[in-house]
Amino acid sequence: MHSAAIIVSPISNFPPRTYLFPPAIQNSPPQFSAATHPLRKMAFLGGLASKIGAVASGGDHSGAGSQTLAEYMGKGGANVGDELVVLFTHLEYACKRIAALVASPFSSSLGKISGAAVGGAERDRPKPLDIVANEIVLSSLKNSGKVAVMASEEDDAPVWLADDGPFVVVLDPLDGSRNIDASIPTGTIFGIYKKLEEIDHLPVEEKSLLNSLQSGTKLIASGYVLYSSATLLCASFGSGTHGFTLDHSTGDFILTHPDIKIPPRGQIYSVNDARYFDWPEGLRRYIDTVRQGKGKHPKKYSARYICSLVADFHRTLLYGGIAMNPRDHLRLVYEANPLSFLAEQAGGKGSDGKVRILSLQPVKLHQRLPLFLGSPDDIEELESYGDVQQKVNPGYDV
Ligand SMILES: O=P(O)(O)OC[C@H]1O[C@](O)(COP(=O)(O)O)[C@@H](O)[C@@H]1O
Repeated sequence: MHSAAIIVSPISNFPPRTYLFPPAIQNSPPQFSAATHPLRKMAFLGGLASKIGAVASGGDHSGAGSQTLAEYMGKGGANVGDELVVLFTHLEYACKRIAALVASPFSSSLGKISGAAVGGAERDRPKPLDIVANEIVLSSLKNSGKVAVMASEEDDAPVWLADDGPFVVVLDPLDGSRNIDASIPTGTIFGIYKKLEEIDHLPVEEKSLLNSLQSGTKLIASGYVLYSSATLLCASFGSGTHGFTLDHSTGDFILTHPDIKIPPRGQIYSVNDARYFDWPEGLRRYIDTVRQGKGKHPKKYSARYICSLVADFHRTLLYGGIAMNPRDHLRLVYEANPLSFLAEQAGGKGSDGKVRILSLQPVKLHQRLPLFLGSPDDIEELESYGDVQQKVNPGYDV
């Protein structure tokens, strides 16, 4: 959390113009023939990549590999309404800028906390990269004219943007940025609500807060953008969860993973298990059991943990199993609700270890909680162990 007004010095190193495409390709020299022109090659590869993605995702692929996100949202597709299309166009643009930023030579230095040694709560302090990402999204959402309030993990309080904006956006602009030095994937997470018209008469501070504290059951859309070997935007508008891969040759997000269905059961658990000795007995027993293949699924589970929520969640959505953080660390409003909405829309579950995440009424903007996301059978089995929430949360150095 920080005040959005603090812009620290390394940002001045950030180039004023963010290139979406490599400069060499933007100004491609004339000696290339039509057949060997880099743009043509990239377009071909982009199309190929979309098709490969579509094949890899399994399931019904009608439209996969050719439909853009804008087309999907439009009248010939999900028909989500013009106002939401405008909002999304601006959000997409912001995420493309963040994608370019995290892939740039500046990301490593912007990813470092300046000043004192890192440790404990210090570890969670925002880095310049988080702050720039936050500013990028804020400016895009403001320009959209469609957002009344934006509540960001990086800000102490929600920001009121436009009286006539029909939507409320909650988000974590850049999750996992502590990994950026090692070029490990990062992500943006967002949730969208309708503005509560009935409280329009309240003072700005009050209505900003109440609009942002809506229950997850009121989400009209949510999504994440994964910045990895591919930049992938996964979204749900309340009718399934769909993945769109950024085609760098055109700048479009292309539908590559239509109607993602999480496997009912996986064989992977994802958790920071260096915390094993801080876990309650139930969670230890659960992990010990599935590791040995002695749970309801008679196979030994494997572990995968990137320590980057969007990446760990994305893998879980595709392969099944559980992605978890059993301590009070992740935020209900910005992370748990939007990702639980996506999990449920894909046939999965989001739980705090006891109850459905979406059933929780947020009481504080930056409320933290244990989070378990994944395959329905795995989540149910985990919950049956009862005691899975890590209550000891000493603050960790790394
Ligand atoms: O230290 P832990 O408990 O493994 O937490 C790691 C998690 O924290 C995060 O880095 C998010 O932390 P922040 O919200 O403080 O950035 C996730 O990406 C990751 O899943």
